[in-house]
Amino acid sequence: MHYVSTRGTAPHLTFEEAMLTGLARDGGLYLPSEVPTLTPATIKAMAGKSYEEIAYTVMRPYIGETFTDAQFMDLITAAYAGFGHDARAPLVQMAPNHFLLELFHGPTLAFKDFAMQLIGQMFQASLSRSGERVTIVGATSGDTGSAAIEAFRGLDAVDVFILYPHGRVSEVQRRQMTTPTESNVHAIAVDGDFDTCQAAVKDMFNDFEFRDAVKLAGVNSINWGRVLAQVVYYFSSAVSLGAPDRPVSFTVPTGNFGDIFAGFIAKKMGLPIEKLVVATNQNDILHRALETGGYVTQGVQPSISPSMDIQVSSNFERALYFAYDCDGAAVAQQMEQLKSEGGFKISQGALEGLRAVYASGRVSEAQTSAMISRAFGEMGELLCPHSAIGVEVAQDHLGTTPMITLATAHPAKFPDAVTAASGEHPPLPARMDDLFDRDERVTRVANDLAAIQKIIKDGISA
Ligand SMILES: Cc1ncc(COP(=O)(O)O)c(C=O)c1O
Ligand SMILES: N[C@@H](CCOP(=O)(O)O)C(=O)O
Repeated sequence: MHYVSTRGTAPHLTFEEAMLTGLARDGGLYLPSEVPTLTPATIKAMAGKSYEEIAYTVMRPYIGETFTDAQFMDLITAAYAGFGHDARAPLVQMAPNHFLLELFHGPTLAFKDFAMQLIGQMFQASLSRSGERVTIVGATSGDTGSAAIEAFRGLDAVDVFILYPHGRVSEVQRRQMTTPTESNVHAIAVDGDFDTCQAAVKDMFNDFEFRDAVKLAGVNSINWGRVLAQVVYYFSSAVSLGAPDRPVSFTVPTGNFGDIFAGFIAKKMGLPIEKLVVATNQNDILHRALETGGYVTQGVQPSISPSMDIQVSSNFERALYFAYDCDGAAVAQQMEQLKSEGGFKISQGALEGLRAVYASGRVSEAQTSAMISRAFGEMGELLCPHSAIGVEVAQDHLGTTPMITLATAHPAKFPDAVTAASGEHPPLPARMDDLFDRDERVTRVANDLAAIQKIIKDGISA
């Protein structure tokens, strides 16, 4: 297996190269040249296995020669050892046919830990073998940044710079990024929104002189390794509800489309998924695109679910690649139009392909708060605002097929919104008790690419 760009013209890479590369040199995102399938018997045999064993079965076909079987299993074991729940991703029943997949038991309390902890292990193993150093630059609306800083802090071969929108992440998220003391991790507050930060990261990848000079790597979901690790919990949860004999559906709070795209890969691998439901907040470009066929940016509106305050949704490009039958030129043309005109029209054929897989819904701020309140009042389940959006949208798609809604973050990451809606203050785990007492270290910068690049060049360890 090799890895190809969604825009069709970048060099083909191995898994290790794709993992360390981030964005393809033609501006596209890497994908495996083919998606391996697992037989129903292999999927059935996952029942009763540990999360780590399922992770190995799901991901091994993608890794190639990068790690031996034993090395890869060791990396997986180390990645999930620090999770606060034996099941790693436990399922909680909310209603007869509706389940919540709790993805917030990792070290930074969001689903990002599932991939980032493993990527941290894989980067470390790969770089210590080659003796190389890389500079990771990431954009975050709050959770990717804290997960990346946690996974890479203190590692010798990596410097990490995380761009976040100043004033637009929760205080817990900000402190998770600004309080680690290790000198190889750096939080940068940019005057702008998440799209501004993500565009700056992509511009840095497309500036080949800078990219090669700093040995740029990415750990946003542009990195295939991120998506791959997220495929695992679709399998673990579906199997625990009877897959492959019983199909399931998923509702996924969505922003950059990485998490739900991992569900699409699980489906392509043979997991019987009936529907993948995209749940958005008021930044609803994905819902509008699926409803109308027009993918049109409108500017980011701040919300009480700040991690999903995204308009230019990176991984939608990967979904389009499959919807256009792996035609990189067609994807490149649409992405060019997005850049020059702020939007594009999805062809009728591609739109029908997307609608066969994905449904969608949008949730207002008032509905989000009401769902937090209702879930707490009726079920005793304290939801973060992102998870509440998932649960709200899922209500419109419940039927005879079991629905699994992804709970993507712990409510304690968003205490203001959760307390205002439910009257209940969600406490942080004891290990984070002193988060609000620690000193913060952050560099504030204008939305100016050259200024950001200078901060990065000056901050790289000697
Ligand atoms: C808590 C939370 N929920 C949902 C999302 C959306 O996930 P994705 O960007 O993979 O669509 C994010 C950020 O990405 C998040 O941090
Ligand atoms: N919501 C994310 C945004 C970045 O998404 P990614 O999955 O591409 O890293 C965040 O919390 O940072």
